[in-house]
Formats: sequence, structure tokens, C-alpha cells
Amino acid sequence: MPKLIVDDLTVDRGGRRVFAGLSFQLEAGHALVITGANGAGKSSLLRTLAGLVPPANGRMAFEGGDSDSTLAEHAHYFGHESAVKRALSVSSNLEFWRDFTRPVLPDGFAANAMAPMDILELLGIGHTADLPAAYLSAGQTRRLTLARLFVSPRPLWLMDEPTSALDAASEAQLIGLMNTHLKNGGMIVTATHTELTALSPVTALQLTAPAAGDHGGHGYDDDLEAFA
Ligand SMILES: Nc1ncnc2c1ncn2[C@@H]1O[C@H](COP(=O)(O)OP(=O)(O)OP(=O)(O)O)[C@@H](O)[C@H]1O
Repeated sequence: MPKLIVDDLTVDRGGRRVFAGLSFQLEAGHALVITGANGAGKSSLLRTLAGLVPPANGRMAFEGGDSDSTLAEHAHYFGHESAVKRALSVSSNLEFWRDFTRPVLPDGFAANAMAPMDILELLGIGHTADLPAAYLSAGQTRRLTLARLFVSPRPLWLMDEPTSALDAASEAQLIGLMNTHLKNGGMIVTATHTELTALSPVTALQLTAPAAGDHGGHGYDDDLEAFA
């Protein structure tokens, strides 16, 4: 069975230690919810797993996966930024993403790629397919960003505050889709301030904020989001 393994992971940002010695394992079909105060390092952990921030120390691996793919290539990162090209149409955005990201389907993960139009319809934004993505509302943009996870299946979803900007109905739909991903043998690591107990099966991991007085940092990572 595929497994995400994080062993003794230490992450620094801008020269300051964010967390150290973090270890956990996540099996196929399971979700891990990361909680913690502002600045505790939830986003940093997700960005590190996504390959966007290099770890200072430790090991991360997707065991039992596709041997030709890195951990990051097993994952979709659903972060705060929309990663949407505003001048392209909604459907062109998804077609680009489908062609740009290779599906990764290790043993035990059974998801089918969805056609761009089908997932747009499912998420209630099919009528926007030919519009420039710039015309979408915040919640619609969030749904377009979410649609990317379905056009090119990958087993590990890394989701930073996934329910932000979604109305109650969209939030309920997202939880349902996340549970279906788990039933398909996928995995989810998600950071949240709100309860995500509707996910099943789920375990929780609390990150603690760095010790007071630890102000040794003096710089910035060079991974600031690119503005499309
Ligand atoms: N690009 C960066 N350069 C330097 N420091 C950074 C950078 N990004 C984040 N940090 C610092 O890393 C620490 C952890 O930030 P992170 O965003 O991971 O926390 P978080 O738990 O996700 O917080 P929140 O709940 O507010 O979203 C913070 O002290 C933050 O200032």
C-alpha cells in the first residue's frame, strides 16, 4: 500500500527555524489535518511536501508509488493562490493544466481523469467555460483552482485552508469530493483553522508555534508566489 513518510523533518524560513524533528506517516485512504496557531508552520509544511520549500533536514518520501516520480509529482498543491491565468478562458486554463501535469496513478489509487467540461459542470461553473478567468468571482476562481485536481489525478492532495472563499454548499461539496478521493485510495494533508471532522478517516497533527524570543531570522525565502 502506498504511504507518505515524513521523518525528522526540519524547516527553516528566512533563516528562522519554523519546526524541527517532525515525523508522521500517512497511509493510502487517510487524511491528516494540520492545526496550529498563526505562524506555526502549517503552510510551510505543505509547501515543503509540495517541493516548493527545501527542508533544512529530514526525509520525505512517497513509498509504494510510481518509481519514476518524485514526491512532489505524486501531489497536487491547492494553496492560497489561484494559479489561474486571468486572460485565458476558464476551459483553456484547465486544458493547459491537464496537458502540463502528468497523472500519477500508483497501485491502490483508483481515480479517473475527468474531462475539463465535466468537472466544471460538477463544480457548478460550467456556464463560465468560455469566459476569461478574470471574470470569475473569488469563490468561482477557487472552484476553478480545485477543478485542476480532477483533470490529472494524483494520489496526494496538499490543501491549505481548502474551504476558504467557499459558500456553505460548496464547502459541503468539497468535503464530499475529499472523502471520495480518500475512498479511491488517495491521501490528503490539509491545514485548517476550522473543523474538518467531516473527513473520514482522519487524524490530527498540531504544530506548535516557535518559542517566544526566537527572532533569529533576517531574510526571506526566494519562494514568494509568482504572480500570473
Ligand atoms: N517566504 C518566507 N520568508 C521568510 N519567512 C517566511 C516565509 N514564509 C513564511 N515565513 C515565516 O514562517 C513562519 C511560518 O509561516 P506559515 O505561513 O507556514 O504559518 P501558518 O501556520 O501557515 O500560519 P497561518 O495560520 O497564519 O496561515 C512564520 O513565522 C512566517 O513569518
